[in-house]
Amino acid sequence: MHWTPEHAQSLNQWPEQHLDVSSTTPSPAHKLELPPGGRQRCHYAWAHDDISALTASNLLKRYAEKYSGVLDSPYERPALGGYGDAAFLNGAKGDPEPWPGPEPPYPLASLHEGLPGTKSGSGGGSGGLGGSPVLGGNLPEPLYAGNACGGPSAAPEYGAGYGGGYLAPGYCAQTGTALPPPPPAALLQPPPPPGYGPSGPLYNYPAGGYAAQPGYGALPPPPAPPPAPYLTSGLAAPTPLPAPAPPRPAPTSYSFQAAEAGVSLKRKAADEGAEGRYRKYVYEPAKAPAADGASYPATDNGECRGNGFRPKPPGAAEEASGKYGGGVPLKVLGSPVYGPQLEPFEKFPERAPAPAPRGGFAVPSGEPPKGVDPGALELVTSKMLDCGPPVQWADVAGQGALKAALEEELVWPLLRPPAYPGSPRPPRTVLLFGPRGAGKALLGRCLATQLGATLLRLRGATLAAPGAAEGAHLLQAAFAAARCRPPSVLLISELDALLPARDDGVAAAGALQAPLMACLDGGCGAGADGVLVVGTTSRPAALDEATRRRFALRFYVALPDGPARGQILQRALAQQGCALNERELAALVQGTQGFSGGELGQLCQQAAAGAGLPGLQRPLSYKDLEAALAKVGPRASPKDLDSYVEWDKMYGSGH
Ligand SMILES: Nc1ncnc2c1ncn2[C@@H]1O[C@H](COP(=O)(O)OP(=O)(O)OP(=O)(O)O)[C@@H](O)[C@H]1O
Ligand SMILES: [Mg+2]
Repeated sequence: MHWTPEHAQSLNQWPEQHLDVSSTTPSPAHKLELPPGGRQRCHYAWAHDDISALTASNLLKRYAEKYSGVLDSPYERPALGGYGDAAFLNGAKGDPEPWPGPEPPYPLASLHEGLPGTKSGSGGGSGGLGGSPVLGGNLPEPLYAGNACGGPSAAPEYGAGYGGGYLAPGYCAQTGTALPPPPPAALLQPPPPPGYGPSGPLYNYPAGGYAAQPGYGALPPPPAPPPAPYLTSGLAAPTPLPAPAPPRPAPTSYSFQAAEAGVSLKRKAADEGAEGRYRKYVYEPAKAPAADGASYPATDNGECRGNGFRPKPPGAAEEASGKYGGGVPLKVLGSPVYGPQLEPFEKFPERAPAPAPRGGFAVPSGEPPKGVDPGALELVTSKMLDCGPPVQWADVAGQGALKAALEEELVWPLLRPPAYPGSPRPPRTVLLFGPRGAGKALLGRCLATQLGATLLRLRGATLAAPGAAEGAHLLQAAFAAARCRPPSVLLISELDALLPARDDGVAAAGALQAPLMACLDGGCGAGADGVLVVGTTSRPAALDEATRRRFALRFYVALPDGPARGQILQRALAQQGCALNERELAALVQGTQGFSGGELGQLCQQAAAGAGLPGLQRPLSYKDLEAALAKVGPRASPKDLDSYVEWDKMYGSGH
């Protein structure tokens, strides 16, 4: 605000022309000027008949301050209504809302009534109560003590921004005595923190400056101004601005900044992947033996799923091959956000505290579940427990949108406790459908990894093979075993094999549908907390409505696209010691359109077999793969693919 004596002059005259400030009686002109109902509409305190000189002077100060700001403003002048006129209302300081009714909510009692020492020339004016930097000491007439203790308080009228910030709320003006001088500036401001001098620069830098921080290079000098051909010869080219000051070095005490910079760099790198919106699911190239459940190394000494990889040892570096794929290990970056404290496995409430003994389920009660055949339970425990290596999101090539949908709609809700009692339960059943070898089981295993869950794998055909009664026992035992070891994922492949509607001539195992329904309905695992049932099928049309409805989520697992095929091929070929050049790989990707992930694996195996591997002391070549292409082809026809898309449109959850 820029105050000039001219402003003071004009503003000092203004109220006298419109309001008799020295009198408690409004001038007739003032009364006449007010339109009928104007008081009610405006509700200004100064429109009241009884107005004290103090109030008038305070109003003068306030208006002077406000309107001087308006006058001085270089910007477009706002409407006066936009200012906080409510601050002038009687007892309604700072209320930005207009009064709701025609009458003010507080009676407009005369300020004189509560002022025992009115007009006593106390001098309690601007310096003490108002402290206006604008008018302090400039008022021509003596100021009155605006507020006596106990009277109708006018003190609230003084906003903190009105220079009274240092006054205690209970401050009373001392009548008849000069107000104490304002406190020293040191009291008005909190003491500066150690190391920050009051008049020094904002930050204390060491005299010698900081050593160069890695990653904080000096900005390049600004480019020279372009030649100014548009200027006439008489005009001088504009003077270039001075070079910006060199960037401040990061204070060493904020050491996490470097880590955060690293994280953001890493995130950026991940975001620059090729998977569009879901770029964080970058495919991780080969890091482990074949991820197929059937080809787990027999010498896998790791703990079983749900035990081995859930509790990461403290201090262990985060896997660089996590779902964000590759990059610097998170532990190295020291990111507080992605630290191990956010390990999702800790959030699963149903998790048993003690790890299960390897190779078997730990039944919390120490007893086998009632009503379950102990033999079947033993069989399930020994045969169906999957102890393969964990599968991260990055291990699944492509399928970015599907992976994101699974994570958002399944993994996160399961890992997070319900927000409030009675909130809807997260889904406990999911159906993955799509062509054979598209990666449905792989995704099921990945879900188990993400949930830190024990994985039980059942095959519909295996369940149905020994007969209905035996199959029902196995099914119930599998659900019971899953319940006993929460969190657990029950992966039932070839779900359609359990259902009666078979159109391929195979004898229907319809008798297993009823036990399956019972288990899915909650009598077994689906209703129990800590159990997720993942059903997969390549024949979704075989599912009747009752079965379909029991899967809360239904996702289409499509064939891998070109980039995903390239990744799967590279990974599979790397395991065979084969490295194609870029052109050969592109040609192979082109030639394998319509192949599923499983078929791509078969192609590589066929190439190796055709070349006489293993035993042959040469790596696989492109020619071997070309030869294998003549023998291995895609199984899913375009018609099949169309039917998946149609079924997905009708019954799928979409992603
Ligand atoms: N997107 C993928 N990324 C990496 N590997 C894949 C992918 N899709 C399939 N595979 C590989 O293909 C093989 C078959 O996958 P999977 O068993 O998951 O297919 P499926 O859809 O369950 O087939 P089925 O319908 O016959 O049960 C596995 O070795 C798997 O690792
Ligand atoms: Mg499968």
